[in-house]
Amino acid sequence: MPLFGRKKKEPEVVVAEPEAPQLPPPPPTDERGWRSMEDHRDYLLDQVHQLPAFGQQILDALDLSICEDIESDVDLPGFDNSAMDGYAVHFGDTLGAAEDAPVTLAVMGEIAAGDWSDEPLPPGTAIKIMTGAPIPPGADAVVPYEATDRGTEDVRVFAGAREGQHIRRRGEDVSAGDVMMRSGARVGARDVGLLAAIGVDKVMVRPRPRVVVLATGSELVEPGLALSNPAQLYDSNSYLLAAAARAEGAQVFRVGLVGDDAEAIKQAISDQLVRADLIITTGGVSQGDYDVVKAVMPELGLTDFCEVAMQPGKPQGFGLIGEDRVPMIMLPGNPVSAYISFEAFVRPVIRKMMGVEPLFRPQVRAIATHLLRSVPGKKQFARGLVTTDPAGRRSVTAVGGHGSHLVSSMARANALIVMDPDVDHVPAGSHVPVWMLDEVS
Ligand SMILES: Nc1nc2c(c(=O)[nH]1)N[C@H]1C(S)=C(S)[C@@H](COP(=O)(O)OP(=O)(O)OC[C@H]3O[C@@H](n4cnc5c(N)ncnc54)[C@H](O)[C@@H]3O)O[C@H]1N2
Ligand code: MOO
Repeated sequence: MPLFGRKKKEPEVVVAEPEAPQLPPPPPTDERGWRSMEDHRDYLLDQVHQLPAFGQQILDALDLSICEDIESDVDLPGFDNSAMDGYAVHFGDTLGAAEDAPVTLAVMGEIAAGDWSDEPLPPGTAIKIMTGAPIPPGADAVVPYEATDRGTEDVRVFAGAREGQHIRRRGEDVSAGDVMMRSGARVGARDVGLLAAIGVDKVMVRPRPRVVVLATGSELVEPGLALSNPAQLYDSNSYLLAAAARAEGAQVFRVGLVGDDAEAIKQAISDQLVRADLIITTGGVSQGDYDVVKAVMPELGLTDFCEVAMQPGKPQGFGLIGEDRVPMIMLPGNPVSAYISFEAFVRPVIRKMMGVEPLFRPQVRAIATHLLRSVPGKKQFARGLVTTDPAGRRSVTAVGGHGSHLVSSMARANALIVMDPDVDHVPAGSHVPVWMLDEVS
C-alpha cells in the first residue's frame, strides 16, 4: 500500500447533547420518601434571590430593607438654638435677679426661627428669641417669657439664669459623619423622620416582591356571590395568602380563582409571569383525580413536587416557571395547610427577596396549659393561643383540633405550637416551642 496514499482517519467529533435544564438535586428523603420541613425550606431558599436594590423616595421606603449605610452630612441641630420662647442674654447679667429684685436689660430686637445674624449681643442687653431661633454670638442663656415681664423696650428679669440654660447645642443629636442607618436594616416610621431630618430624600432599598396569588379548585366560589349547590365553598385561601403576603411587605396581585382545568391553569399562570417575582397557588397538589396543578405545571417550567414530614402541609410543590424562571410555590388546598405552608416556606422566601432578617419566625418557649398530643413522624403545627403573665411567662393553650379544614380556630390562634417528629405528646406544665404569629420582627 503506497505510504502517502493512505488517507488519515478524521477524528470522530462527538457533539454532546445540551443538557436539559433541571432544578438542583432535591434534599434527601426518609424511608417514606418524605423530606424534613427544614430541608424543603432551605431548598426553596437556595433557589430564590434578593431582588436588586433601587433608589426609592424615603416615604415609599417604609418597611423596606435599606441597602446602603447612611452617613449624615450635617450636624443636628445645625446651629446653637433656643429651646424656649424668651430672651437671649448674657447669663452673668442676670445674676441675683429675683421676683422682688428684678434685673432690667435693654431689648435689642427679636430673632424668629429661620432668622440668621452674625451680630453679637452687647453685654447688658437682651434680645427676644423664639423656640428654634439661632442664639446670637455672645449670648449664653435663654430666659423664658414666664420669668420676665415680657417687655419690648426693656425687660425685667425675675430669676437668675444658669450658663447655657435652654440652649440646644449644635451637633448634640447628630454629628456630620455619624452613621444613621446600616445596610440591611428595615426602614421604620422613625427612620423616615430621621432621614428627612438629615436632608436625605431617597435611599437604596430592595423593592416589595410582586406576589401573584391564585386559588385553584372548581368547587370554589368568590366571596359575595351565591353558592349554587351545597358542595361549593368560598375561596378563602387566596384571600388569606394575599393578606399574609401583604403583611410581610409584598405587593400582592390576588388573581382569584381558576377551575380544575389544565388549559385554564396554564393560561392563568402564563398570563401572570410578566408581573410576578413569585407566584403562589393553592390546591391541586395532592393525589386526587382533579389535582391538576401537579399534572400541568411541569409543562411550563422546572418543577418539584414532594411530601414533607409535617402536618398540616404535607404535599408541596415548587417550580421555576417560564423563560425567566419565576419562582412558584404550590401549596396544598386545605386552608390550614395553606397557611402553615405560608409560614414555613413562603414567608421566608418573601423575606429573602426583600433582604429582611430574620428569615424565620423566632421560636420561643411557652408552658403547655394541658396535655398536647402529636402525630409522631411528622413535625406537627397546632394552633395555639398564647397568653403572657405579668412576669413575662408565656402559656399556651391549643385552639381547635388538628384538622386542616378548621379555619375558625386558625383565626382565633395567635401562635403555632411546634412539635418535632420525635414528639408524641407534651405533658401539661412542660415547655413547648411556639412561633408567635402576631409579633412584628
Ligand atoms: N390519597 C390522598 N389524599 C390526600 C392526601 C394524600 O396524601 N393522599 N393528602 C391530603 C392532604 S395532607 C392535603 S393537605 C390535601 C391537599 O390537597 P390539594 O392540594 O390537592 O387540595 P385540594 O384537593 O384542591 O383541596 C383540599 C381541600 O381544601 C379545600 N380548598 C381548596 N382550595 C381552597 C380555597 N381556595 N379556599 C378554601 N378551601 C379550599 C378543598 O375544597 C378541599 O376540601 O390532600 C389530602 N388528600
Ligand atoms: O398536610 Mo394536609 O396539609 O395534613 O392537611
